[in-house]
Amino acid sequence: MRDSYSMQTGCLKNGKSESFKFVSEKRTSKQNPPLPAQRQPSCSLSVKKASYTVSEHVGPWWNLSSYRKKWTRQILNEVMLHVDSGQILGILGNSGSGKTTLLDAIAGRIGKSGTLTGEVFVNGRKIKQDQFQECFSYVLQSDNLLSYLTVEETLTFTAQLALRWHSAQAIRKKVDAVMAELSLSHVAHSVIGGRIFPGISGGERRRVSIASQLLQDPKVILLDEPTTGLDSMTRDRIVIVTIHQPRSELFRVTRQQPRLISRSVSVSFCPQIFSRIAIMSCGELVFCGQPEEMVDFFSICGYECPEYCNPFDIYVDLTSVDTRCSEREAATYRRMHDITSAYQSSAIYQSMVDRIEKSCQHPDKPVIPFKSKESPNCISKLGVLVRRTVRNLSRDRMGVLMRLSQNLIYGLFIAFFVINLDNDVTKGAVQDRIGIIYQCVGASPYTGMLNAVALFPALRAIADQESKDGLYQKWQILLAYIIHILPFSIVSVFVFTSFLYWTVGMNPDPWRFMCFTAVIMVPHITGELLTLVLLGVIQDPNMVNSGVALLNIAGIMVGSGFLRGTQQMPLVFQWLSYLTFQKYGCELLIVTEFYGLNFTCMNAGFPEACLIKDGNLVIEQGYPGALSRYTQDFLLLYAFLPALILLGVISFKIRDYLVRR
Ligand SMILES: Nc1ncnc2c1ncn2[C@@H]1O[C@H](COP(=O)(O)OP(=O)(O)OP(=O)(O)O)[C@@H](O)[C@H]1O
Repeated sequence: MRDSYSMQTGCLKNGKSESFKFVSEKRTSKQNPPLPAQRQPSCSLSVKKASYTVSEHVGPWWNLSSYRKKWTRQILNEVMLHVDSGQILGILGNSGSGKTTLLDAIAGRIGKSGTLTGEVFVNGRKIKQDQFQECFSYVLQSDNLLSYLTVEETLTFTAQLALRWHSAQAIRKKVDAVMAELSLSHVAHSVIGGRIFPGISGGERRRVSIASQLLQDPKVILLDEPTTGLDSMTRDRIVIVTIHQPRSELFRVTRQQPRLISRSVSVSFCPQIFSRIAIMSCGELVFCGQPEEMVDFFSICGYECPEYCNPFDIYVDLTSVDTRCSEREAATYRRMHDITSAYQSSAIYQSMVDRIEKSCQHPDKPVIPFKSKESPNCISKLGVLVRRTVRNLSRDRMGVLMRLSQNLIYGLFIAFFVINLDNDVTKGAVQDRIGIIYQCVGASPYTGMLNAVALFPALRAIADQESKDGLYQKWQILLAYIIHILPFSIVSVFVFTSFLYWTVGMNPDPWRFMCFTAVIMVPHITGELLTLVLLGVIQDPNMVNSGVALLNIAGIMVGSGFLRGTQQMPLVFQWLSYLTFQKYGCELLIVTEFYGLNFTCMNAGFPEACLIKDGNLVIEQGYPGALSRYTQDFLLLYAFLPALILLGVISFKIRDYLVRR
């Protein structure tokens, strides 16, 4: 017989049971029959002396003397852990105690801003840097899911990215099974939802994130604050969970599946939910052991859990440091330190250290169990990513409408200003045409930029996570995004030029219209590609917005030749102009519109204006030699597209080093 603890629910007046008391009970063989011969756990995870420190500037950047000084902050302090498969470890602690950082350290996803020491072992074998993502599944605190996909579609696309050898039927079966396991079948055809339109509930979203990980059959799964879905974790896994709010929520889960130990209405101390509890405070592991051991340990330390209290609240509060005033801070820090010292001198700690040593020195378990590693090849993955992105966008009516119409709306503005082009030089024949070309080349990159800033960051967040899960590489989602925007960009620019070109009465040659459209296509797509390149290395979309706008302004100033003739610019700007797409775009449009155009001059009051007799003169004076460079300019203009795609790939490769989580 062995002591165990159950918690009796204390009924409040309104009939709700909200408080708990411990009842020490004898577990008899009749109440709880012995388990059949205990199976050896198939997998074990050990964390050995994990420490993480960061350096922080003492003062703000504008105070140079204090800014230069740095102090070191210990976020994790020599954390030791051991968990076997079949166990769920719940990590409790107040906000900022280091729970998420510990999960990051275990998952090998900790930021490079600090120094991490210590080792992680699976089955007694040290995990190498490139093995983390193959071994662990990590469900982050925030859910990164595509808003317009249904639950079933989300999981099916994930399964297609992860599993190659499975047929469509097998994937469907697997997705159905995972949805059933996580009680998602009833919302299979509901969309995920987002900030501006409703979808499934927050708990269901969390379960979709968990389900996406379970599709890969991980042996070790780390969950940062799951609200639901824990009870469905299967036995043969190691599950580590952080609980930020260990309040009655946790017990509600338990109450649904009570394990009655006595005849009183009781809720067991949930071994079926958490077989291990770890309590963290200020980066220290204050306690780690079985729930029953926790009660004994704190009692021995002199902290009995009062009746009708949530024990997790009590123990977390006991071990937290209260920073509201210096006296309280010193007293609570001392108490936390005393409890930690007591834990590190206890038999519970010693037995865990022994288990870590034993498993690392004599690894008796099979090799490191990796996740299902049946990834499809690069092209198939790209196909899945394109299909997923298109499916998501196709349900976003506003997104599609915005993409297709924003250029046209802009065209309406221009047409409103220049309703009818005249051939009389004194009535703006040259100036209006140059104005239209300036607007078309100068403004179309902005519409591309707006699209990328509005639509891509959500995809980028998903790529950051899924690439860490080993599903694909970040640059592949970039390519998928580019492939899926191309038809929209082509249609949108075609609609814009068809309207503008014929409404204002530009050169009525259909071949020239096609050239005009083909030229405008490049600044529009370039604006979007340039934004994507910067989004790879700059996290903040607002900064990217400003960056692209400034680059575009600089490009039009240096390259267009409209503000200052290229020949009159200093040599350095002349050279720089070759790096701008605006140079080639403007030259091409000037030739397309002005070549062979004859002007009239009805107003004799402007004799100088009447010297410009035809368009060829405009070309020769402003862009000497542009006529002979027509094909070359086209090739150079279109070369910006593959060059920017390549830059984008490089930028997203760099992102791998910048983003760790
Ligand atoms: N790279 C870093 N640089 C500076 N401080 C950091 C860094 N990473 C974590 N911290 C700090 O370490 C502490 C622990 O953070 P962590 O996110 O692990 O806490 P937590 O216990 O998960 O908190 P919560 O429950 O609020 O999510 C926090 O005070 C956080 O600001």
